[in-house]
Parts: sequence; C-alpha cells; structure tokens
Amino acid sequence: MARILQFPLTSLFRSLSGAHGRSSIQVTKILHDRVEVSSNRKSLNGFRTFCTGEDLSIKKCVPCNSNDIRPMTEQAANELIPKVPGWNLVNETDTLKLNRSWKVKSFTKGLELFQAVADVAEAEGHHPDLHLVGWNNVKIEIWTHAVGGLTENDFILAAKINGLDLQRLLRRKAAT
Ligand SMILES: C[C@H](O)[C@H](O)[C@H]1CNC2=NC(N)=NC(=O)C2=N1
Repeated sequence: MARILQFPLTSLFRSLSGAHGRSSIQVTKILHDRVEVSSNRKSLNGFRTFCTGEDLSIKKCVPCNSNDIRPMTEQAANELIPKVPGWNLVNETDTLKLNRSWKVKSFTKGLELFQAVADVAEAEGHHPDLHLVGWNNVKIEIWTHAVGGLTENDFILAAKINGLDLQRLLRRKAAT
C-alpha cells in the first residue's frame, strides 16, 4: 500500500539516488518546497527516518519500556535542540531534560494549556512534567523517566507541543 510522505524538496534528490533509488518512488505532488511521494516499499524505515528526519512533529513516540533504549548524549541532544525552538536543554544532577516556560493569562488558562498538552501526551504515550506556579507561570519539563535522561521521544513530544495553538492562553508580551 503506497504511503504518502512529505519532506523538504532540497533533501529529496540527495536521497533518491542513494539507497532508496531502488524503490519505485513516484513524485505525486510538489507543494511549495515540499514534495509528496508515494512509495510501495514495505519497510519504509530508512525512508521514514530520512523523510521525517527534518520534522520531529510528524514522528511517533515509541514505548519507553524496550530495554535497548539508552539516554542520548549531551552532544546528540545539542544537535536536536534546534529542531524544537523555544525549548531549553538543561542538565539537572546529571539528568538531561528539556524545559519551556510560558506566562498564561489566568490560572484556568494554565489548566487549559495543561489539558491541550495532556491530549498530545496521551496520544503519544509519553508524558511531560507539568508545573503551574504563582498562578500564571507554566513550566513544562520533558525527559524519559524509564532511562533517566533524554530520548528522541522527548524531542518528538516537544515538537508536537510546539505545534499546538496556545496563543489565546498566553499573556501578551509586555511592549519593550
Ligand atoms: C510503557 C510506556 O511507554 C511507559 O509507561 C511510558 C509512559 N510515559 C512516559 N513518559 C516519560 N516522560 N517517560 C517515560 O519513561 C514514560 N514511560
């Protein structure tokens, strides 16, 4: 069954001549700078990884309980952090974590933000630590508890949270 995959045009041709050249890949649509292709490859693993390497928000978290998951190195985390703008990479007593803070309009808007994030977390089976302090200060921390550090799941969750439309819940930035 052909699957539609999207990825930046620039990286398409670099790969088609590579390992994926063997697949019968058909360019079905060129959207602005992104190309949709369909491929009849059964295992799209290489292709999937290649296609979604650019955009974490369309990847899926994997169950954290598989034994072969190890926390990523600080170097690997530093390479991924640019893909999740707004998120900070922190090292808390040798545990790498992601965190991001927002000022919300009200305590209840903070809870609405938590609910929106919770819906994503439940869909992914991967969960953040939620903090709401001083009534309107929200901080979200993400790390993989099962391994005591960061895995790609954490970056996928952060990217999906970045994809939420939270503007209506946030206090306007004070004019500088
Ligand atoms: C089996 C399932 O993957 C685990 O229970 C999940 C649930 N959500 C999780 N969320 C986070 N952040 N870390 C985990 O280790 C974790 N484990």
